[in-house]
Amino acid sequence: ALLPILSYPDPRLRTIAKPVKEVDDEIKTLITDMIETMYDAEGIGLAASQVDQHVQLIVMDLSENKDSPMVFINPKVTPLVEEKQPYEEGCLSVPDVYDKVERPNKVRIEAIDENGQVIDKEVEGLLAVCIQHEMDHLNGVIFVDYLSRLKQTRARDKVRKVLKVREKQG
Ligand SMILES: O=C(O)C[C@@H](Cc1ccccc1)C(=O)SCC(=O)c1ccccc1
Ligand SMILES: [Zn+2]
Repeated sequence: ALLPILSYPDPRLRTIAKPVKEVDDEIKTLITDMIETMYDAEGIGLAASQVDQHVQLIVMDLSENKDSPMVFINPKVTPLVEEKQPYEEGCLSVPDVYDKVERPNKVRIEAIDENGQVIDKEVEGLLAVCIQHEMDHLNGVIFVDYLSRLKQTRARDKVRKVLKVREKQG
């Protein structure tokens, strides 16, 4: 089922996500719904916080054909390089706002997948940028927090406008 995505500056986006204790049917349904919601919203990632479910769960799909979703449960991300690189980020909770954020572009991801299998890999580039962006969501951080006050104000105004247009479209 499609899930409503919270929009900035909704305070619920600031909630700290709790670890997943058991990958039960409820979590498996949430994973399916988040993947569907991510594709519908044309994103490459989605954190459970964004659909108001405050558990440590991230889905991502960077593939061309949108047919290879990745699931990260209770993820831990460790930078592998000191140097930070700027990357143009967007966010499904801050529609139509794109801006550069500096992050390490090589990280180690430790997590479990939907089958309880251990994931432990080193990634770089957009995958590294996206997983850090999603991890921020689980910690109540939104990419606009890294931008200037002025850009944060503009982002709030932009989101308000986009939501009005969407309401009219029904
Ligand atoms: O809000 C989210 O977490 C999804 C977000 C993930 C993300 C994209 C790009 C950089 C960092 C994190 C999106 O999918 S935004 C929309 C999008 O598909 C996109 C935006 C900019 C660059 C590449 C993709
Ligand atoms: Zn986001």
